[in-house]
Amino acid sequence: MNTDAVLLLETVNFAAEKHRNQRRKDIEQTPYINHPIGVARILSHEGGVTDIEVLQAALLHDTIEDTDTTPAELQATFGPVVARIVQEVTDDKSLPKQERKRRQVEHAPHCSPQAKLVKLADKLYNLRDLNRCIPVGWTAERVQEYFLWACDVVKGLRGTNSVLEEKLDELFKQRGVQP
Ligand SMILES: Nc1nc2c(ncn2[C@@H]2O[C@H](COP(=O)(O)OP(=O)(O)O)[C@@H](OP(=O)(O)OP(=O)(O)O)[C@H]2O)c(=O)[nH]1
Repeated sequence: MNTDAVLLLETVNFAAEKHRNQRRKDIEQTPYINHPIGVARILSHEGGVTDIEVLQAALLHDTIEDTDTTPAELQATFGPVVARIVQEVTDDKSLPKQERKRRQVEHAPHCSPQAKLVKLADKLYNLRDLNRCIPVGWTAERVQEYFLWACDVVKGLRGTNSVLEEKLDELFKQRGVQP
C-alpha cells in the first residue's frame, strides 16, 4: 500500500477512537465520525484536494475541540503541519457560544489556505446535513440563523476553492441568503 493510504488509515483510526462515544444531533444519532470522514471526502472527491496533510486535518478537525486530544498529541502523532491546521480550525469551547461564533467570522480571513479548505468543507457538510434533517430541538429559525452565520464565515474564506465555494453559494441561494 502507498504511504498516503497508510497515513490516512492511521488518521481515520485515531479520529474514530477519539470520537467513539459521540453521536451527531440528528434523530438517528448518527455516529460522530461520519462527519469528519464526510468532510475529508468532500475535499478529495468534490474539491479535488490531494494535499495529504489537509485531508488528515479534515479527519482530525474536531478532535481537539470535542475530545480529550491535545495539540501536543497531534503534533507527536501526525507532525507540526497537521497539528497546526487542526488548531487553526478549533473553537475555544470555554467561551460563550455567541463569542465563539463571532470569533469564527473574525478569524476566517486570517486562516492559512489549508485551514480555509477544511473550514469550507466543514460548512458545506453541516449545511447539507441541515437540509437532510433538522437536529433534535432546533427550530426552523435556528436553522436559518446557522445559514446566515455560515455565509458570514464563508465570506472570509473565499478565493480558496471555486468548486466548494460554488456549491456553498447554491445552498445559500436556496435559503434566500445573500452571499
Ligand atoms: N447540521 C448538523 N450539525 C451537527 C449535527 N450534530 C452535530 N452537529 C454540530 O453542531 C454544530 C452546530 O451547532 P451549534 O448549536 O451552532 O453550535 P455548537 O454545538 O458548537 O454550540 C456544528 O459543530 P461545530 O464544530 O460547532 O461547527 P461550526 O458550527 O463551527 O460550523 C456541527 O458539526 C447534526 O446532526 N447536524
